[in-house]
Amino acid sequence: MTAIKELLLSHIRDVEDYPEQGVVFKDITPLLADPAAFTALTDALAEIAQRTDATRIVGLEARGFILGAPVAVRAGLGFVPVRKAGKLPGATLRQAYDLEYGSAEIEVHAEDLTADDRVLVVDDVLATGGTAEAALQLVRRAGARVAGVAVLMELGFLGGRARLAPALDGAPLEALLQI
Ligand SMILES: O=P(O)(O)OC[C@H]1O[C@H](OP(=O)(O)OP(=O)(O)O)[C@H](O)[C@@H]1O
Ligand SMILES: Nc1ncnc2[nH]cnc12
Repeated sequence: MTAIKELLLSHIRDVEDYPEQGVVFKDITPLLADPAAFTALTDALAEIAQRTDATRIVGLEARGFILGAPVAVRAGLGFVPVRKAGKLPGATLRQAYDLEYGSAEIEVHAEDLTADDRVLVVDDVLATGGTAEAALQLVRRAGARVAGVAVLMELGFLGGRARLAPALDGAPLEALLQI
């Protein structure tokens, strides 16, 4: 394992049976609290944004905001928030999706993404892939192109990569850590 992967992995805490029995929650708050690890993560995700020729970073509420916003600044790109339904004041596109624990709806301001945009979706965890899939559907419904999806970690045993493949349509899914 590379030094950066070891640095990132060593700052992720496993919390068993949260938020419900049987789920091992991957807590990134120790990583966020460590400047060297958070900077290394931001740099690694910004490098993916540059390599995929992204023109915008879409961050997924809430943890995707924490990671995506500094990535956008570091890469010199605009940041677009995809929020849980009911939080954005303007005209939105809305998409329903299922989670490892529950279901939800997300929204984006329709005017924030255009046909000129190539979007990199940034989040902390790819689990079942439902959230990222819904985000890619929003990006495409807004008329923008997909540069890819970049996550800190992929929980491989939940099959998110396969679920996401049709929505990616050949665009890359980049996970810094495979769990
Ligand atoms: O691949 P999936 O099965 O869709 O799961 C991954 C999503 O779940 C978590 O977000 P959550 O909805 O728990 O929201 P939070 O960031 O507000 O904690 C995580 O941050 C991802 O967005
Ligand atoms: N096991 C998990 N840990 C952290 N975030 C998640 N989102 C979905 N599943 C998760």
